[in-house]
Amino acid sequence: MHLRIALLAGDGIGPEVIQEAVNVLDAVGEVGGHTFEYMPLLIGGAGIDAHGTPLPNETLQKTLTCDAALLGAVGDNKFNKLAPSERPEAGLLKIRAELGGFANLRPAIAYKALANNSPLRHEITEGADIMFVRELLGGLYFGEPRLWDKQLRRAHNTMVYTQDEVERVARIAFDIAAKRPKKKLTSVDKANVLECSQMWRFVVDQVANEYPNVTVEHQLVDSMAIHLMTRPRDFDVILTENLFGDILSDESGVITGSLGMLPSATVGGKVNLYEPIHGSAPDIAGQGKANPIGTILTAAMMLRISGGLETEAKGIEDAVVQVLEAGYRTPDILSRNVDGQHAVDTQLMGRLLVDLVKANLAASLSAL
Ligand SMILES: NC(=O)c1ccc[n+]([C@@H]2O[C@H](COP(=O)([O-])OP(=O)(O)OC[C@H]3O[C@@H](n4cnc5c(N)ncnc54)[C@H](O)[C@@H]3O)[C@@H](O)[C@H]2O)c1
Ligand SMILES: CC(C)[C@H](C(=O)O)[C@@H](O)C(=O)O
Ligand SMILES: [Mg+2]
Repeated sequence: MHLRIALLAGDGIGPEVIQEAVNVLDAVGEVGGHTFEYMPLLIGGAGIDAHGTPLPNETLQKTLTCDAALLGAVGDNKFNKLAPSERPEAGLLKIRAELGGFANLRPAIAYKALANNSPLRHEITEGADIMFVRELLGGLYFGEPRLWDKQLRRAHNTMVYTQDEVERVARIAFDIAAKRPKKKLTSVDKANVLECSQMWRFVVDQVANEYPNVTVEHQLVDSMAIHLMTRPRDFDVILTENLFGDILSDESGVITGSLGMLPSATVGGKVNLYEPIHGSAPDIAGQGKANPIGTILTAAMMLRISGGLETEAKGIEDAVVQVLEAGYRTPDILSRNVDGQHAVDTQLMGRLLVDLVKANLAASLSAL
């Protein structure tokens, strides 16, 4: 297998975690006989610094020629005074829109080895395994008009969805739910207040008729925020509009033990976009403290979805379980007063995973 990958490292911890994912991919290539061709491209603050724009044209054009895009993170406090349309984050929103992927898949798994890291009790999180399907190209993020009218001392953002936009993402969520053991879909909205949400619920119910084996429930987003923390094991696939999914998926970092553990894949467009869900973490950038696991699990999703490399993806996911069970911890997942833990930095976590991935793949290849 040969994959051409646009490498959008971005800002802050982005380059640090992307490097570790590349090292893991190279290990997969070496053992499995695959070639991964990387195209490093500027985005976010790095794009503004070099070319005055968060999405340089070259980045977009070259990414469109690739089989997949792997992104670290964008965002830099030094641009905080800029308007949203000029900030590093605008580059990410623009590339998402141009690549066209509308379904952002965000799995959140409670790893047994991290049970002590979650502020939630073990019996609450044990076995939690959720797949968020977040609509990524609609809602408040892209609706017009959007402006801050300083003279009128008024600002607008607009939540807009078409029925087709809801239907296509709902169908992806139902397809995923139909293949999972629990076969349950929870659709999240604010139908008690918003027309967009009333329509969302109506469309989800229509699509549900095509999936009689999937159990469907609707939850309002405000109470969903607490259900997620008090009974995460009751959920399977969670379907949300853009902003609700942004917020609830970060909240699920409490279930997994850290935001740094969470991967994502965006599908349905011209080129799939793979990115951990966390940001550029300016508070820890450049200090070797970033947890690269979310990005490494993101690379696994890329191998599975864009490369069809299931064994290789599983080899990476197993390696993550093994490294955690052996007690290795970046600072975000290090528990105080727990025996058998070894503090590691970003690079050492990456190297440990490279070795485990190589061993896992060699074993699965020799078993064939
Ligand atoms: N996909 C993206 O590029 C993306 C996503 C979210 C936020 N952002 C941007 O990132 C910047 C910072 O935003 P924020 O602070 O709200 O969110 P953040 O996700 O960057 O950080 C939140 C907290 O989680 C920690 N954290 C995040 N990722 C981690 C990792 N891999 N390992 C260890 N700890 C980690 C950070 O240190 C911080 O304390 C902003 O400019 C924001 O717009 C970008
Ligand atoms: C940086 C920002 C545009 C982005 C989003 O809100 O989608 C981020 O928070 C995410 O979760 O990927
Ligand atoms: Mg977010």
